[in-house]
Amino acid sequence: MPTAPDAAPAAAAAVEVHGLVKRYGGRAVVDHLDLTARAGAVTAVLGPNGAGKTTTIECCEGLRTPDDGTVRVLGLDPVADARTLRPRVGVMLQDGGLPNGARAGEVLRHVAAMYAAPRDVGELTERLGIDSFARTSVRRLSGGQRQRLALACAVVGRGQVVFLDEPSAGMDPQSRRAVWELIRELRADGVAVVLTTHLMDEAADLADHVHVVDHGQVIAAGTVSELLADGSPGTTTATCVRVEARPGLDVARLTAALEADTPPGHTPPGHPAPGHPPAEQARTPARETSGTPSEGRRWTVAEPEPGTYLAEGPVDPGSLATVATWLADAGSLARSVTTGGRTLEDVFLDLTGRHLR
Ligand SMILES: Nc1ncnc2c1ncn2[C@@H]1O[C@H](COP(=O)(O)OP(=O)(O)OP(=O)(O)O)[C@@H](O)[C@H]1O
Repeated sequence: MPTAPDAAPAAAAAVEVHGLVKRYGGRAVVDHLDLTARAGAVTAVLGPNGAGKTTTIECCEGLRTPDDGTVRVLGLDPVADARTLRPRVGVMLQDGGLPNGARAGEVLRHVAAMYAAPRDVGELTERLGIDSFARTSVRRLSGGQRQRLALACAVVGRGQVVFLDEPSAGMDPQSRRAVWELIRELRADGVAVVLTTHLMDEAADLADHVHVVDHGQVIAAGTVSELLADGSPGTTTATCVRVEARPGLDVARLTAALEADTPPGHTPPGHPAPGHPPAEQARTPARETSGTPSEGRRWTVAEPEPGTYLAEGPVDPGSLATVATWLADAGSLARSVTTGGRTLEDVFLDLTGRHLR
């Protein structure tokens, strides 16, 4: 994508939100929220339903007026400078916002015609598979087809900033891959991509920077590897054993067995030393565990959901044998026992809780 002469430099903040407040009926659904998104990066905004993600994004898009705080997109005010920003910003709304009566192909060509130097519509329709339904009216499109069309409309104008509200929601795996490829390409072209998603694997794969929002506030922010606590991107060191088995097994007993089998001072490479959890891990709210590193223990074991057990500690082959013995003693045949690091979903659930909203 050609870079416009007035494009933001690669490291500049393309979107800056400070102290954003948005109230409905006296209730602050966005409550002093700060967010930054840079050019040439994918910024993911994660959060439970109703956390305030869409409201925040829509304030950045100039569709809602903040009650307090400042929002700047490419240094401009999205409401006061809406006309200047329109050709420089791409928007994919959560509900599509497409005209129902028009055919898909016509909608995309119409949107493309509003920009000075649009992308090649033919190339875009082919890569997002829009060809096959280009003559279908928007009202007859499936959910995933509508999403693909909305995404095409958001990127066709070569905006310097692109806001994508749940871009791959309802898409089949093939479409999702195509969307991810397109988003990576936008980043490589220097676009600031801001997206919301409920798909943790999507965020983990795509995002350079993540903001976790809850109750209208950012409760954690950082790169994915920072949020994953071990702070070392690409590490292959296992720090967690995950077991799927019968609910209600004795986690205290497993903790004791793992502690007994782990020699004092045993710290596999890449794993935090006992009593010294990484900074991000220290920030994570306490979970229901049977031991914490601060008590001098090396293992924390929890059953965060019935039948799912997470044992975090210095995993080695002996730890797996201990877990297998624990299961055998309980007479439980596990559906799965896996090792690895914590996932972004683990971190998200730790931060936002496991109850429904
Ligand atoms: N126009 C409105 N009038 C009143 N309340 C609103 C309005 N728009 C949003 N809200 C409320 O604001 C809160 C935040 O909504 P928002 O759509 O920003 O959440 P979200 O994080 O995007 O959720 P989801 O993941 O479900 O899309 C919700 O409680 C919602 O009901």
